Parts: sequence; C-alpha cells; structure tokens
Amino acid sequence: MSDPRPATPGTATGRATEPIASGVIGPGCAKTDPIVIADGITRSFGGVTAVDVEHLEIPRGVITALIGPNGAGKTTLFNLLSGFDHPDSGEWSFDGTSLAGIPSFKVSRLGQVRTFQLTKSLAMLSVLENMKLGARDQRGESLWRALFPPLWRAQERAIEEKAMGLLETFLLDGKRDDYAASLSGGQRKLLEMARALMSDPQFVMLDEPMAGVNPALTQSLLGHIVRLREQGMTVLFVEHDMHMVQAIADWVVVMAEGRVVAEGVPAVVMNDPAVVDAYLGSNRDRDLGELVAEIRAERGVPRPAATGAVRATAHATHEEDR
Ligand SMILES: Nc1ncnc2c1ncn2[C@@H]1O[C@H](COP(=O)(O)OP(=O)(O)OP(=O)(O)O)[C@@H](O)[C@H]1O
Repeated sequence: MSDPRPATPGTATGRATEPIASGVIGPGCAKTDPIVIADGITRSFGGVTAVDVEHLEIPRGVITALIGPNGAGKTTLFNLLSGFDHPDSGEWSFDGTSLAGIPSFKVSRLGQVRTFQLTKSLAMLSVLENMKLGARDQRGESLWRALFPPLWRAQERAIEEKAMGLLETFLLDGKRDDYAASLSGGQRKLLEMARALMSDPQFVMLDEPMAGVNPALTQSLLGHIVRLREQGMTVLFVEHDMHMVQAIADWVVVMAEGRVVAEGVPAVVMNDPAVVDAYLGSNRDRDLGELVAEIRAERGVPRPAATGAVRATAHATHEEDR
C-alpha cells in the first residue's frame, strides 16, 4: 500500500504545504521532521494483540488523523504513547527523549498531553478548578514554597488569567463557577481540550474529539483544532468521522488489527481502495480485509466466520456517518 507520489500534502486553505514524508509513502514511512518515533511497540491483552506497530513516525507541526475500525488498537496506541499504559515491548521517543517507562504525568510535563474518548473532567470541581489542575509546575505544590504565600500567589493569579483566557476562547468563560458535571458532553470535550492547553504542550493527542459533540459545537471544535496547528502545536487525533478527517487532517495513519496498514495525505489515503473499502464498504479488489487476513495467517489466528471485523465495522461506521 505504498504511494510513490511526492510526499507534499494538500494545499487546501490552512493546510501544511511543506513535505511531510521524506521518501516513498507507506506504512511506517520516514518523516522530514518527526516529533514522535516509535519502534516495535506491542501490547497484548490475554490472547488479543491490540497493538503491534513496527515503526511509526508522527510528523511535527501538522495534524495527523489516526483512523481504523473498532478494535484496531488506536486507543491502546494512544495509551502507550502517553504513558497511561505500558507496552510488552518497544521503544518510542518524543522530541528526541525516550519515553519508555515514563509515567503519564511526566510525559505531560515534557509537553505531550492527551484527551480521552470519555472525558475525564472532574465532575464535582468547577470548570475553573478543572482548568487550574491542567497547569504545570505549580509552586504551591512544593512544601517550602507553600509556606511563603507571596511565592505562589502571583503564580496563582497568572494561572487563573491563563485559564480564563482559554475558557473565553472555548466559550466556556460564562461557566467558570459551574460544576463540570453540569456541562453538556460537547462542552466537557471543549473543557478537556482547554485544560490540556494549560500546560503549553507541543504535542496534543485527542481521542475521538467529535464523539458526542452536537453539530452546533462541531465547527467550533474543528476550528480549535486547526488553531492548535496554527499556534505551532502538533496534533494527533483518533476519529471515526471521515468528514472531519478530510476537513482538517494533513496526514492520515490507518490502523487495522493493531498494525499500521496505510499512511499518506488525506486526498490519497481516503481514496485508496483499501481504505475506502474498510470505511465506506464498497466492493473493491484490494481491501484491508485481505491485509487483516494476512496478519491473522501470520499469527496463526483463525479467520472469523464474518468477512472480518474491518469490513463489518466499516459498514457500521458509514451508517453512523450518514
Ligand atoms: N484493557 C483491556 N483489556 C482487554 N482487552 C483490551 C483492553 N483494551 C483494549 N483491548 C482490546 O484491544 C483491542 C484494541 O482495542 P482499542 O480500544 O485500542 O481499539 P480502538 O481502535 O481504539 O477501537 P475503537 O475505535 O472501538 O475505540 C480490542 O480487541 C480490545 O478489545
């Protein structure tokens, strides 16, 4: 599934125009400026190999979409890269620093933050308190500094100003004193993204940012994600909504059965018969189902009775999309 075309992404308004990949495009291909480099990452749960990624590079300064059918391993890979889970094997680095064995709170201090498929805002804290928790290196956390209020009061004010600035951007400033529990699902997604930005990250990972967001908030959420790139951040997001992927992604990575099975610019990947087949259910000669069958055969896993999870879920995804 490699693509010999030049690795220059589309030039649609606001999209990156520099080449993203540095050679032939395909699964695991090299990037001109990778921010994350992962090698040999595996993670199994019982007999299920959730992730088996030979090599993956995430390009810096652009928006990458991680797509794939249900159960492809996307969230597990997110958990591993962000230190919320530990792989059985493998190494990966963020901005040149090895992250193997580094816990999630340290990963976020290094500038890599993530949101969750199901939002993790603390329901019984106010919106503003949730935001403050996102700030890093808070001086009041040190016992010595806590004993000297002037040392942390100034910082406390700065944190609150920053939080309010972000809440205004995300149109949540009017909710600052409300419990997070009182927000709608979409507003909680916005809060989670806003909170992630409190730590001035370089790399933002969003797990299904559109799930549960009503259409009225969709445009604003898309705008926020595009602005992250405009502000110089790198974004990696998992998404089932192919409209969103086409609208904002500069690069697309496709996973199936734990592996990276395709990569490229959206205009190419989204028209790849294999990907189209997996997501849109059209009958093409070449499909991810074949790849999945090959992977299963290699592993000695018997093929399920149905055509395969990829195709089955692809239809479901398409139905939801309509
Ligand atoms: N904690 C766990 N315990 C057991 N199995 C797990 C666990 N987490 C993930 N899995 C399994 O690993 C595989 C990959 O799951 P994962 O959630 O990473 O897929 P996904 O691509 O994110 O799917 P979805 O799009 O449905 O969220 C699935 O077969 C899943 O059942």
